[in-house]
Amino acid sequence: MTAVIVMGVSGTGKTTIAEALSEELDWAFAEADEFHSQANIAKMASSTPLVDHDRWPWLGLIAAFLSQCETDGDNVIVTCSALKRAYRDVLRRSQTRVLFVHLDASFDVIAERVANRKGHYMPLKLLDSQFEILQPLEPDEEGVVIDSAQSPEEIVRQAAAWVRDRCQDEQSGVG
Ligand SMILES: Nc1ncnc2c1ncn2[C@@H]1O[C@H](COP(=O)(O)OP(=O)(O)O)[C@@H](O)[C@H]1O
Ligand SMILES: O=C(O)[C@H](O)[C@@H](O)[C@H](O)[C@H](O)COP(=O)(O)O
Repeated sequence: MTAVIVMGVSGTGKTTIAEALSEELDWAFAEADEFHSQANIAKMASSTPLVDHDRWPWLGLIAAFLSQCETDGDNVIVTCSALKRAYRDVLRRSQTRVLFVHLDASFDVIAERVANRKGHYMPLKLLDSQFEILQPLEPDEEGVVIDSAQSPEEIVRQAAAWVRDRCQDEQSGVG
């Protein structure tokens, strides 16, 4: 089975794209935000960035969820900021194959989205810290970077084509 983590800073479009991608591929869908403790959510809502020790238990829960998907025989699309290499390493320790789709755009594009987004706990003030700690995918990480300033339809098209390609590689033993 395969898990696709749709990653990137807050407001880059993870939820929007992951939901559409799960429909396009007919894969299960999950939001990593739902694995955050109340304490983490309260911290972010009060404009304090999370630090590593806030994130390790959260990432551990997501990795356990990914392993459960493998056991259940489910392919899954998961939204998760996964901002640092070490965070992605935790997710890769799960029992399933983990691919990353990084939705990337400039600070200005994303700030406008966050400012206009209604009913979400994540404040615009935290966007600086999200960009500061973001570590792009490294060459040995199985992932793709997609320009998230494009339309959702185009992003989903590119992401679905990439995922299908990777899954085909695996089936034919090439990947
Ligand atoms: N490709 C896009 N083009 C324009 N607006 C977008 C795009 N993707 C998402 N949005 C909008 O930007 C805001 C943040 O998107 P969201 O999916 O919640 O991001 P994230 O899950 O990464 O925080 C939402 O209001 C959403 O409707
Ligand atoms: O690691 C973190 O600091 C958080 O996970 C953060 O990156 C995440 O983005 C928020 O939970 C907001 O949720 P949205 O990404 O949906 O805005």
